[in-house]
Amino acid sequence: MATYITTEMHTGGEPFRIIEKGYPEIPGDTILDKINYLKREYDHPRKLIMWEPRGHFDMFGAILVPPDHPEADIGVIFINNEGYSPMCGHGVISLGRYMVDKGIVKNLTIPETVVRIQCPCGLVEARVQYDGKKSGAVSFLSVPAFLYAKDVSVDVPEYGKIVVDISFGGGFFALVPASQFNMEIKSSASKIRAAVGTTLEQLRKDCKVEHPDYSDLSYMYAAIITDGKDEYSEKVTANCCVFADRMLDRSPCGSGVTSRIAQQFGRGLIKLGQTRTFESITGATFKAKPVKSVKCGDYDAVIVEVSGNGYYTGTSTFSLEEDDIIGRGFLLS
Ligand SMILES: O=C(O)[C@H]1NCC[C@@H]1O
Repeated sequence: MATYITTEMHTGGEPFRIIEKGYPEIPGDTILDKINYLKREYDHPRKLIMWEPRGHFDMFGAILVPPDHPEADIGVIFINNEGYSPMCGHGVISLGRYMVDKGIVKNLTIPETVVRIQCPCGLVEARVQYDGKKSGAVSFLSVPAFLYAKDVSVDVPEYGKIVVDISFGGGFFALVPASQFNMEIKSSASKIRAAVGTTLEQLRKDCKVEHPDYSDLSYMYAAIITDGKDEYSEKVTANCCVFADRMLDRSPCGSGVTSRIAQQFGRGLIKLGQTRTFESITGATFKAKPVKSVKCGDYDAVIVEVSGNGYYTGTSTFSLEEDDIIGRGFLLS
């Protein structure tokens, strides 16, 4: 009988299930190699842990692995309802706290402790507030993020012509104002899921994206519907991300707000050091700002600092009996 032990957290309402025990050692020299191995040979625990009856359609999780980057404290593989995510900002925010609280980071410093997390998209440095007893808010520095393509037109079944920008924030995101669908950003989750999910699926068919350094990241991961407030302002701007197989992010989406900042920076709408507040469908907020201009291949890119709060919700021990076929995992969308 397989047993999996997890710590359960959430960031802005988005679940983050950290799998501590149950996975065997995963072969592969790099995190991306390990993901390719899991996809090919060992995908069944993901369904068992993410899908019903232990999870649900929108469950999100992480497998902790030894890093191959010399500076990293931990490596992480993000898992979702259809596979493996290239980046997860909400996860890094929760995982930063977890790394401090579990004493996995040896060098605990006050008032903040640095945690280096090797994500599939690259090394991410997180800073965790820590007063000697308790961890708190977390900020992280993204991998190089860049505006990839402007004003890309796509014919979306039932919605017609939709124009998006495509931006890389750890994965490739399409960014689209809600007005393109004649919708309000405060629409119901099901309306957003349908409109943004259909757009994302069409983009995956029509639009090939290429990361300059990593072919494994060269696919459309997600789409974000926004309130269209792309120009810098101190006021809150709202967005909602749909990713993987139409999963709807409850948080403002860490890699999503990274890609929004990269879009705004690429369009000259925000300057280095200017902080914006991003709000999600649950009313949770992340802050984000562009902090440094860099290059990614030939692209003018930017490092983005994102901050937010993650919280513990519990722990779980999951098991599977040998004759339980349904218990291996199923989804109702
Ligand atoms: O915060 C993030 O970056 C993640 N949340 C779910 C989808 C993204 O991977």
